[in-house]
Amino acid sequence: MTEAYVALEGGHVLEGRGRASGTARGELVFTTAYTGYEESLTDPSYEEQVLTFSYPLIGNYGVREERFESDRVHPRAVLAKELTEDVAEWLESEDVPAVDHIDTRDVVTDIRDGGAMKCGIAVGEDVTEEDALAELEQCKAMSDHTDIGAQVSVDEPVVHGEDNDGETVALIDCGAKGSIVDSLIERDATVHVFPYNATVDDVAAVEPDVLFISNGPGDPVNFEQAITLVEEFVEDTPVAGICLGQQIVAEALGGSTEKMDFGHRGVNQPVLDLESGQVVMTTQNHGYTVAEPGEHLEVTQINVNDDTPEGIDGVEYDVITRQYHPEANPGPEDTLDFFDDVLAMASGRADSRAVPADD
Ligand SMILES: NC(=O)CC[C@H](N)C(=O)O
Repeated sequence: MTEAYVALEGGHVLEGRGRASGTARGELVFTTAYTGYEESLTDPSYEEQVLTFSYPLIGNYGVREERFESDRVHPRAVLAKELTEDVAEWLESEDVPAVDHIDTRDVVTDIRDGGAMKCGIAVGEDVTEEDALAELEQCKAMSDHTDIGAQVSVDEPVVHGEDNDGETVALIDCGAKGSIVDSLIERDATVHVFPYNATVDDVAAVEPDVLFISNGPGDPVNFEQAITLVEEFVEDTPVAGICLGQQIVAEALGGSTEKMDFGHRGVNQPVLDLESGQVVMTTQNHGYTVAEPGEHLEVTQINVNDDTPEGIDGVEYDVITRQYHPEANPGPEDTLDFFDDVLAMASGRADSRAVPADD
């Protein structure tokens, strides 16, 4: 008989139904997304986390590789109310433990009350509560994964869209979602994807029109080399960033970041553009936020629910960043024009102010 245990920080142990076996540990977070489980599970930003789906049925439209954001599943383990056979088999084949028949309402309430927390998971024929507790015991805080970039980044530079005629983008891969690269190539850009620890010389060699810092897992302060790149390039080269990228840009330019209690993860996070007064719906996955933008950056968009910075613009430099995921996989697609704005900034065709288009 397959046993399945989830040990939460503080020692409380939940029992569920084992759907994919193994042991794991990570930071327990939840997403409210009701669609896009293929995209979430392959999003490198979930590295070292255990993902709880608050939507009760996950897997009802199958598993299709064309929806994947990277070449593997990144959460260390998955919790849900009900996982379909398709998803359970996929997770088993990826060696990612999965537990369902969990009361995810309780788990989400615990995370909302206590913040993202450590957890340990044990699923298998002969596992016990103690195995889950032993995993919990070894679980590190997210900020203690100091070289997490190495787990998710390319090892060597890769070029996409080599024959395109548009702007040259240097994308620093801190755990980039594939659809960010796709969104740029579709707009005729040539994208040089660099490892998270690329040097100034590596990047300068391709003479980029824009330095673009990707999304990625963990604490932005641990991406020291990407922070250095922004500091070195910003005076002469436009800079863009998504999610972790926004946080790295803020750290580089005199701002600061902080950990949120339980973050924003879902596909219906409302964002207000302060200049136009327009609200857009966004896809999000983050647990840190920009606390202070600093004197070189200005907050241009905020989250309607909690006022946290969602869009940032350079005061004197060409900089635009987003905390949400404008590449919008799985959607909603209100924010795709961010990529047009970034490439216009890169080509000098526009000032850096990015306002969602009026419909
Ligand atoms: N999706 C991301 O880039 C996440 C950024 C960062 N790891 C956070 O949790 O806030």
